[in-house]
Amino acid sequence: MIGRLNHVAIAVPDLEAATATYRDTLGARVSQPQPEPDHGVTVVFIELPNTKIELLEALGDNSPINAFLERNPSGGIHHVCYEVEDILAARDRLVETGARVLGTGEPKIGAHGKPVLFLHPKDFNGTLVELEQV
Ligand SMILES: CC[C@@H](C(=O)O)C(=O)SCCNC(=O)CCNC(=O)[C@H](O)C(C)(C)COP(=O)(O)OP(=O)(O)OC[C@H]1O[C@@H](n2cnc3c(N)ncnc32)[C@H](O)[C@@H]1OP(=O)(O)O
Ligand SMILES: [Co+2]
Repeated sequence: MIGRLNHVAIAVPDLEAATATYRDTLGARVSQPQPEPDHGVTVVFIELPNTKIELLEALGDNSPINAFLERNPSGGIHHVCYEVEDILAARDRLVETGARVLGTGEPKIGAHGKPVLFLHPKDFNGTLVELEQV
């Protein structure tokens, strides 16, 4: 059901500093910061030859990454995003197995303009999973 690894997301306390580390220290190609108010984050994408890194900074008091950053003040790996061809079929199959889909259970439009869903980390070996329909 899952396809390619679309991105690995890293939550960071300071997006500008993290972007500079990837651009200047690691020599990576970085995007402009992209506010995503519907998701409570600002993102920068790091383009790698085989996948992307998504740097996440909290946007607003109710950001879903606020608690994570409180637990990990220096930042850390926050989620992995796998591509799926049919997100509703994937969701329904996962729910049948007992996996918990976060939020309303309906896909939202993600940073690439495509539908995304999140799956509870406790159901996936302690890793928050994002699905993106491609
Ligand atoms: C830009 C758009 C989009 C894209 O297109 O790429 C994005 O990526 S948006 C990214 C941000 N959005 C989200 O993360 C949405 C989904 N997340 C959530 O709904 C919540 O963050 C959460 C996963 C339900 C966690 O909520 P929180 O309040 O932080 O914690 P809980 O107390 O409910 O946590 C329970 C339990 O799970 C552990 N946990 C929490 N977050 C993670 C994580 N990222 N990775 C691994 N484990 C996580 C937490 O430690 C708790 O464990 P215990 O203490 O053992 O109970
Ligand atoms: Co993501």
